[in-house]
Amino acid sequence: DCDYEIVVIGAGISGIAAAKQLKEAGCNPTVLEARNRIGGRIWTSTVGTNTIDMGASWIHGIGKGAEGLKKWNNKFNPIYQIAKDNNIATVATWQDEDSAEEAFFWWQGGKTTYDISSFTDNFEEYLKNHQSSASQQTTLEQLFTNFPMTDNQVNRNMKNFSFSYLYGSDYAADPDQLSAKYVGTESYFKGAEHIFPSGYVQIPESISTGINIVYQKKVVGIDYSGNKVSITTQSGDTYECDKVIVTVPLGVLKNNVITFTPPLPSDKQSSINGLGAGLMDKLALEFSSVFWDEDMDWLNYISDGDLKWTQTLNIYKYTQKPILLMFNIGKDAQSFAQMTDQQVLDSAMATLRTMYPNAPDYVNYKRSNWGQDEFAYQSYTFIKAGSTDEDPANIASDIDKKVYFAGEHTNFDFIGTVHGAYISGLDAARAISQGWIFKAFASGIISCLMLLSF
Ligand SMILES: Cc1cc2nc3c(=O)[nH]c(=O)nc-3n(C[C@H](O)[C@H](O)[C@H](O)COP(=O)(O)OP(=O)(O)OC[C@H]3O[C@@H](n4cnc5c(N)ncnc54)[C@H](O)[C@@H]3O)c2cc1C
Repeated sequence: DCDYEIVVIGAGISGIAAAKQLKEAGCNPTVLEARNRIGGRIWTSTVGTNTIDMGASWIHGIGKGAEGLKKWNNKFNPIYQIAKDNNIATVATWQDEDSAEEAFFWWQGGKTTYDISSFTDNFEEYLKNHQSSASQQTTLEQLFTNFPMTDNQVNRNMKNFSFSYLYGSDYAADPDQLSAKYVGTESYFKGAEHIFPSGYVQIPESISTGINIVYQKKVVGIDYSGNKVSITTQSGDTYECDKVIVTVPLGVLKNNVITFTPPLPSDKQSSINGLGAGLMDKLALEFSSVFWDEDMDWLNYISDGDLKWTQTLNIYKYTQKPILLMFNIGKDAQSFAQMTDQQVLDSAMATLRTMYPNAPDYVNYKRSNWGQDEFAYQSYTFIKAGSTDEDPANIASDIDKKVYFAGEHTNFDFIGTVHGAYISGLDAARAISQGWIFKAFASGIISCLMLLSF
């Protein structure tokens, strides 16, 4: 049986996955969570009276098997498996990225007749042909320096748009930050993309039954200098344990919210510094009725010189509610993060009215601001130029079999996703339980040897 006291820091999907796995193995871990809710960057909220996910929305790939990873052959994305096991309804948005219905608008007003798909196809082809020449330091922007195109305003805007449209939302980052070498090299589950009409939070909720979660406990210190690990919270509590799993986001680690004693090993700290804490924010707008192309999945906007409001998702298509979900990434999200709600709304409405001149005023809105969220400071993690695919595993590695790490940032194969975070939590729990299975096995052998010696 498990004879360890274990604390898990964070009740996001990785922390809950770890705690559940440990509970099944006979432990009784305590989860300390800074917020007053479960789910972390899975945040199901409302716009008006409608459910809307302001953190993760999609199960990325509900099919069986993950690209390049044998252990997932013939297995579903684990998040989809949880949804199935618990009868949680999901809805397909598109069967694969190429099958999404899209409209393209531009800064001159209305829809564009420009041949977008040729441009973006060339872009993807160019990456395929040039990626192998990228060094660890090369940014995606640098790799595209010599992308062949006639130099005019339309093409420059198309190039900006393509960066955002093809890679920006996958990695929540701009091309001058992204590592050209690693873009598109992680694994992914096959199949259709699904969302949760009644909210993604049902996933962490459904697997948290019986787990001891203590809310509003912001951890500020972890002392692992002695035999026991001592954890302190902002409110002054101390928790002693044998092992701790730290699942706070990369952004929280980067901001040194938790003081480690002794400090984290320097190679782990440099992996934390090197990876990118990507930013992507959402603005949900509810209208009294639909005024946009109701059959489209995406309304894409090619802006004049910057990337603002590149993508807008038509929620109406999946829920029959007149809601648009507008996205911003990277530097744009960072500058919006500093603005008031009214400034953000004015900018969004001005863009929508460039697309649809007769767009009426919204009736309700909800805005995320993950960059200013002290329990995240980011949306999801990307491989930044200069860092490598080994940095996530380097962060995940345990310190002295006492301090373990999990979270989306610790899993290169599925970095930045809910399933990646979930799997990292299972991995951390297994690393601990393998320890005590080995201990039990070793003490069994010693008992046998002692018996034999009599
Ligand atoms: C806007 C947005 C859209 C996204 N879209 C998708 C998507 O469509 N599909 C997808 O697969 N993924 C998506 N993601 C990414 C996905 O949400 C994350 O990868 C995943 O939820 C991360 O889980 P986690 O357990 O690693 O971290 P978190 O969910 O952040 O959990 C960490 C927990 O630690 C807590 N915490 C932080 N600091 C402390 C502290 N000091 N003390 C105690 N507790 C603390 C936090 O409150 C949080 O609950 C999106 C994310 C965002 C923000």
